[in-house]
Amino acid sequence: MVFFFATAGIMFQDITTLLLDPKAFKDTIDLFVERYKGKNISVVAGIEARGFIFGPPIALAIGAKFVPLRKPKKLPGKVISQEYILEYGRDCLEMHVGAVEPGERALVVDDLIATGGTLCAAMDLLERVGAEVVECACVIELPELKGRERLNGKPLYVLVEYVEI
Ligand SMILES: O=P(O)(O)OC[C@H]1O[C@H](OP(=O)(O)OP(=O)(O)O)[C@H](O)[C@@H]1O
Ligand SMILES: Nc1ncnc2[nH]cnc12
Repeated sequence: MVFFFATAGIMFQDITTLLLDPKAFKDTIDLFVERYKGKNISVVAGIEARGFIFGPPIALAIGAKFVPLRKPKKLPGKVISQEYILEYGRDCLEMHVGAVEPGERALVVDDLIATGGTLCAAMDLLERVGAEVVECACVIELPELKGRERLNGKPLYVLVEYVEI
């Protein structure tokens, strides 16, 4: 399911091979939908770029809106921003002001958690506007990078834990 290639000394875990197999892709989405349907989640926040692959089908299936958390200067409207550090540098996520209302229950979706910096930034954006983050969901976790420990106790659900052997 996972294909690897190196970029600047990092073994990159790539999910595009999963997308080539419609049954595996559908099974992946269905596992998330089973877990989150009926949980009163009104927002699925997907992280650019690969959270945009998994987030929208989950949102549609559970009857939630989809809110894209984008890299800087991509969203056309007024945004709030959150910078973060990841395995190979710094980055920033932005969210449209008004896309999420105070009190909404949100699920954060991405393809992978490594150091956890990206998910922390996503949760910060949602919590800054008064949303409750119910859980973070990823296809892959790299447990050796201990990202889960950075999530301040927020639940994280993953389908695959990848450990290098
Ligand atoms: O847990 P972390 O250490 O924060 O890393 C995880 C993030 O890294 C990857 O995206 P990347 O930042 O490479 O950006 P891209 O989706 O634009 O390729 C991945 O898709 C996650 O979003
Ligand atoms: N090793 C890795 N593979 C894929 N995405 C990542 N983001 C941070 N580290 C990564």
